[in-house]
Amino acid sequence: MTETTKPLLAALKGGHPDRTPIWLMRQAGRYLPEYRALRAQANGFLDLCYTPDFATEVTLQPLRRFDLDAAILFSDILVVPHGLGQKVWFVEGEGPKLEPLTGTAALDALDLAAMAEKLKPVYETAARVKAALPAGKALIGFAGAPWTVATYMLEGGSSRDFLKAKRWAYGDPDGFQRLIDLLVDATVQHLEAQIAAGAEAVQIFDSWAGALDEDAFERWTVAPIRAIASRIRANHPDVPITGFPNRAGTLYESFALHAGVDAVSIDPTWTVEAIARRLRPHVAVQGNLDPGRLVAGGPDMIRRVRAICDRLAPMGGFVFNLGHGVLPSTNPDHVAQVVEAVRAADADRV
Ligand SMILES: Cc1c2[nH]c(c1CCC(=O)O)Cc1[nH]c(c(CCC(=O)O)c1C)Cc1[nH]c(c(CCC(=O)O)c1C)Cc1[nH]c(c(C)c1CCC(=O)O)C2
Repeated sequence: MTETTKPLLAALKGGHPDRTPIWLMRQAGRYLPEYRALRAQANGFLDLCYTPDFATEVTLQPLRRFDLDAAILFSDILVVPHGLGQKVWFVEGEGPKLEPLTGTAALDALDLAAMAEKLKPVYETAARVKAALPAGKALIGFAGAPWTVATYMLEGGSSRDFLKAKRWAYGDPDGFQRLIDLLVDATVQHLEAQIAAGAEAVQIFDSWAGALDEDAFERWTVAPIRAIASRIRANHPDVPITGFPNRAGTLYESFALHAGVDAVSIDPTWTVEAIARRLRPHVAVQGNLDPGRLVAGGPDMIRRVRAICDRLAPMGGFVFNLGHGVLPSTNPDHVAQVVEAVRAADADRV
């Protein structure tokens, strides 16, 4: 099978592959017992990410169990601030912690060359995964979007109201722009290194895009992602670029029109009909199934899968996925049932 016929890559470029591609955000992770076993051997989550033996294995685990169309490099969006020199650590059960950046002076200490060096094991993992992938399966690279990564860098972890980030972004936009510009450069460098190592598509996660008002969304979500996408496209025109402006509501339409991406990943709050009419005309679409459906399972989970596939797959430019990551309490059997339901929807259409 040639590169261009991989179903994921065809669909992300708006085509009609012969089967509906499916992959799941956080398809590797704690819901898999084999992940938990490897995680216990590593010296913490970042060690897992930076040890190619571990990270390669964890990336491939979900593809051994399920008939998925892509592997997503096992890493994290926070390797970028970590690579740039910020202190980052993960506390079991609490999520990520960072020593918060304070003010513009702290920006001068962040170092792109150091990042290239520190993230070499991540790129080594991408190369190993690529070499091990079965025919027809694609490797997805990823990064966090500048706004989302900036929130972690400023808040020191997850946040409810993002007031440290907003005070700076809304109160001193030109100062905040310096951090965003630096993150645009870092993100381009990080994604291009993954592509050089073998990533065939990239996804940019703007998990906290939904916290911004329309002016801020244009400046801190759309504009930086457009800058990243145009720089990557200039060097790698065949690599599809997906953006995920999570929970951005009606601002998704502006994102689809102006962010310069090939595809958008869609949270669970969109109706299937609105995806078909308001987003799919502009970009390829992916996502929408509530990850809670995979926790609960049962006939209603399958009904939602069918509703999404039956409306969107015939349009082409469609990738089946969740509206956010697989949750740790998910029963792996439910993932297998979802894959089967996507295949059954294809079979019923022909
Ligand atoms: C915001 C964000 C982060 N990381 C990521 C995002 C954007 C997507 C989203 O909105 O969820 C992206 C991410 N994180 C991880 C991947 C790997 C690839 C995949 O399988 O999707 C990807 C693509 C592994 C991970 N990243 C993390 C884990 C769990 C680590 C563990 O084993 O304890 C995994 C598998 C840790 C992490 N990393 C982050 C948080 C908030 C957490 C804690 C939450 C949690 O514990 O589930 C930051």
